[in-house]
Amino acid sequence: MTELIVQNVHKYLGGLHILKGASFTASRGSIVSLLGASGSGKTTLLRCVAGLEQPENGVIKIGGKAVLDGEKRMTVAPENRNIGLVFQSYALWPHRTVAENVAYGLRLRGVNKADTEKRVLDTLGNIGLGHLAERYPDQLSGGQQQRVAICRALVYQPKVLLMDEPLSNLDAKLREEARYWIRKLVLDLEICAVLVTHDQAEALAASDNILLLRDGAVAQEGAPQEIYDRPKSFFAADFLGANNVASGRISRNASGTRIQGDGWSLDGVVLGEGEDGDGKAVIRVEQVAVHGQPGPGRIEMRLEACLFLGDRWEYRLAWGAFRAKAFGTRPLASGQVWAEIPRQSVWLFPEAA
Ligand SMILES: Nc1ncnc2c1ncn2[C@@H]1O[C@H](COP(=O)(O)OP(=O)(O)OP(=O)(O)O)[C@@H](O)[C@H]1O
Repeated sequence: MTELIVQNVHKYLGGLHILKGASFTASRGSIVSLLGASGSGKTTLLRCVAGLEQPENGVIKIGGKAVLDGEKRMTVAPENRNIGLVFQSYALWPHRTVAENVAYGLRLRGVNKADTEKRVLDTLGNIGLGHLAERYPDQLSGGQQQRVAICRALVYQPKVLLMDEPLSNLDAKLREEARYWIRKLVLDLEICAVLVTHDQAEALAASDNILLLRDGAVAQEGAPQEIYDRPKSFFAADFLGANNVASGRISRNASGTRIQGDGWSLDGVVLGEGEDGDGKAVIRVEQVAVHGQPGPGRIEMRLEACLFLGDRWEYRLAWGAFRAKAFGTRPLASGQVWAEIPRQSVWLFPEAA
């Protein structure tokens, strides 16, 4: 069931057109990530959904009810939108216990003591924090504090949980764990969540749908695998994944399409729009396989360096002016090697005419 509908939202700030017609929907039991570089408008879009910013244009509906209608100049206050908000800074009250922190908003809303206690304990239990209810924030780890912040948002039983970079204060290991449990929580509780992140790994791992924002507009929307495997533009291809990017001349003939640079050429598939001529190739690093011997479809390249990354080796390859990275499981001596780069993995983007 669709809980959140955002249609054609425009927002101006300081005289600048910050959001340029953003639209998306989110269903119960799913996570939508707003992904993009710094300044792309992720937080502004989330704040518009929360009611903390008033868009000049657009429609936002939560649980089937309009909370914003730009044309009718209708807007519903944040506290009446049925949302839970989690910010990057957990903003816990230091002198209140975990239970008191979670209960605070319910008290403000006049929920009686018995109901508050039950809801707080249920929510803490759901999130695995029941045993920490009487602790103070400074007696908790960063990961636990972040869970309390999420608990505080969930205690209102919101239809939509809005999270702005909720994992960015955690170290890398905790972040990976948090991605997993936030996803599990949203699925278990069957709520709808919107996650702002600039971290592509987080968006790919945690979400059902990704909205890739660029300069206040949606560059591409889709399931993580779809957006990763079938980018529609050079921007989307380059933003996600670890990539080899090369500039050259794209030409089409009867047998297919090819990109050519100084001393190198590769067959590929055109994903972008435009004419033959100057363009770019994007090749995901994991699509390049390096061998010690020649073979069908292999290209002779020069291995310039081999770096140990712990769980794998990184090879630095050269072919004329073409430079590429590849990964492998063993060290290789510098010199002649043979690379396999499947044609369907060489994505070609002609420069827009
Ligand atoms: N109050 C404001 N007045 C003017 N411009 C603003 C205001 N708030 C944000 N902006 C601008 O709007 C653009 C989008 O900001 P926003 O915070 O939504 O981006 P973001 O994608 O969330 O970035 P980050 O990842 O750095 O938080 C930026 O260029 C920012 O400078």
